[in-house]
Amino acid sequence: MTVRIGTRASKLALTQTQQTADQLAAVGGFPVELVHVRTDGDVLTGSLSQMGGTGVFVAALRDALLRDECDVAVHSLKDLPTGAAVGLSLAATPRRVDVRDVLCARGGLKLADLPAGARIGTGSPRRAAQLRAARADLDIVDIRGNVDTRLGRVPGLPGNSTDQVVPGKSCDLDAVVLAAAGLERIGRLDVVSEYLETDVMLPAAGQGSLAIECRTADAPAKPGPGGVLAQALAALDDPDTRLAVTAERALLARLEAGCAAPVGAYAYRRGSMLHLEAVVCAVDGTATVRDKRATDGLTEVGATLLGIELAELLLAAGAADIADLQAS
Ligand SMILES: NCc1[nH]cc(CCC(=O)O)c1CC(=O)O
Repeated sequence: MTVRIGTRASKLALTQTQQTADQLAAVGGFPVELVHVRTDGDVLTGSLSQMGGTGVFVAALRDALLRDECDVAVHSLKDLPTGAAVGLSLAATPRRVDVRDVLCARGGLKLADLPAGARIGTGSPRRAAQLRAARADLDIVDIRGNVDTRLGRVPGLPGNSTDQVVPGKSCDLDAVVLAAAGLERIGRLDVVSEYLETDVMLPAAGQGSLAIECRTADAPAKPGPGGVLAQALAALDDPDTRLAVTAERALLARLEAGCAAPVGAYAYRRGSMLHLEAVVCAVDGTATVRDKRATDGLTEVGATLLGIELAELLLAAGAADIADLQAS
């Protein structure tokens, strides 16, 4: 049996899928092959909201699973909608990598060193809001495109030819903000000028982790060994990562937050406690509701309850009044 692993064609998707395929083959002892799946998000160039949100990246891979064109799909967990997918299971959340966002600025500048009015590119309302809250004078420019396209707009980054900012030209930004995880996976951490700590910039729920999905029939069964694929998937799962992302996603679901809602969330286990921090911001950066909670219930139910509890605290503090949570 050859296990077919569906992937998008972007460099990030190919890299993370190939790494996962290698790990599955190593632990499972079966051959694997990559199956290329085109998604609307790769084909169209309009704004993500016009296409129905980042869920478009996920939907085509899920269709391919359900149509039996592949057996396993690897997603960036932060792109996965919180609603359940009928017939599919979240089979594994491998150990999470760096959750932080990073600044990639010309001349190695840090956030505090950027000149007044500096042009910072991001397509994420969450990043825009937290940048404005930290530095009200910045000019936040809405951008999209793959990681290389974004990096290409900042002059003087390693790999870019010019070192001047020229508005209206392709090198028109002082900096972009990206996830450390994506840069780490494609081997481009050389462009980072500053790691933004979570007290300044809370990441998106699920940032830095992968979601490995399969048809429910192939998923690791709760008791019992399951088939060879199920066993290999179970071996790739990291329980602490699963707890953390369960809490983060329960918070999002309770907020009924769309994928473009300005919400940051980060959970992590320390000893016997699971901690969760979250923020909801007005996109203009003028108002922020932020809080944290912890639980000693280190189970999926405990993590879910933690997410719900913190979401309700944020709502009681006015989260729905300062931000359009349904933005998708
Ligand atoms: N929004 C697109 C996206 N989806 C996943 C990652 C990589 C980071 C991750 O896996 O969490 C990125 C790029 C980015 O946000 O910089």
